[in-house]
Amino acid sequence: MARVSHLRKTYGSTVAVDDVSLDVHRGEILGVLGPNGAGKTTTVECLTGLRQPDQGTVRLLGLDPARDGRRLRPRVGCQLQESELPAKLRAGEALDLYASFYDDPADGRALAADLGLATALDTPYHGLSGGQKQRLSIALALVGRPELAVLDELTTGLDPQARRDTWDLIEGVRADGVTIVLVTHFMDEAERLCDRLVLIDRGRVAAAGTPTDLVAQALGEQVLRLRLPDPVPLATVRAALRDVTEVTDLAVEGPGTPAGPAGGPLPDVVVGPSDELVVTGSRAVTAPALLALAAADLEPVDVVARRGTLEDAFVALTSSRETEPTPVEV
Ligand SMILES: Nc1ncnc2c1ncn2[C@@H]1O[C@H](COP(=O)(O)OP(=O)(O)OP(=O)(O)O)[C@@H](O)[C@H]1O
Repeated sequence: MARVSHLRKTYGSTVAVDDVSLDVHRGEILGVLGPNGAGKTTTVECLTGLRQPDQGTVRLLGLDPARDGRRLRPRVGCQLQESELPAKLRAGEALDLYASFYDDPADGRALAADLGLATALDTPYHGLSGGQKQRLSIALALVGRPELAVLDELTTGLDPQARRDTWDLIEGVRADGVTIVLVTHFMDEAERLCDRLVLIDRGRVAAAGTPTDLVAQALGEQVLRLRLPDPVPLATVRAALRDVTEVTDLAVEGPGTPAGPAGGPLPDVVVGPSDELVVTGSRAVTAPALLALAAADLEPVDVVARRGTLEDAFVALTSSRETEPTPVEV
């Protein structure tokens, strides 16, 4: 549906986008994530032809958005940050106006109702709340039945119920075959809606993949915490787990037992029922570790397996990195 290749865009001395390449596949919801100022909005503005790249190429539905804007306009819907409408234009009038630009528009009133805007249709733009303006901008992006919709900060400023309603609407739109590029700061939104994610950091693609892939790339480990109901020498636990190749570390945390040094030999202690065993390993560690313990007649209780969240991955992949990110082709 769209391809951005080695996009670069500067504003004076500010490098907004350094080197971004990404593909948008037909029918998917592609999430674009990244810290403030990472270059997300500039990337989607170049994608939709609102800005001209300094370098790189952009193809959208097989066309060049910088040159073929007129042909693309009926096929692409945009909800961009900080779009404004004339103050006196009523919400319903705006929807009718936008619908009139298209040959086969969606039912604007139904769209407004789905977005909880039915009672605001007679309200002039300046009288709409921030959340209503936001919902109107989503409706305007979708009223032309676009093949591809670019939604920048879809649910920023919406209350929790309105966010959920908007997510339902977007899932319905996707089910109708619309491809969506979604810029978002919300990890729950990205996990709920997006098939794939592109993480942009300092103008470059830092990582890409499904939400699960991104978590695995950033935090390739799982931590399993458990207790044993009866006192057992730690050596017995270690022997039980010795052949589980997925286990990378074993530690014990408890009131009377010091935690072992990561990766180093642990003191030979007895693990009591109030101690917690912390088994670290690859993402597939849980089942083999529990099976190995059971085979050694160790039946753990209070088992908690935790994988990292998308938010953990976001932080790991963006905020604390010292070196330049390596560009990733998507
Ligand atoms: N019109 C502009 N003029 C000058 N600098 C700009 C302009 N638009 C963006 N920038 C700068 O370019 C960089 C990238 O901005 P951009 O809005 O693309 O990032 P973003 O990832 O969308 O950020 P946010 O999450 O905060 O919306 C930032 O340093 C920003 O200050």
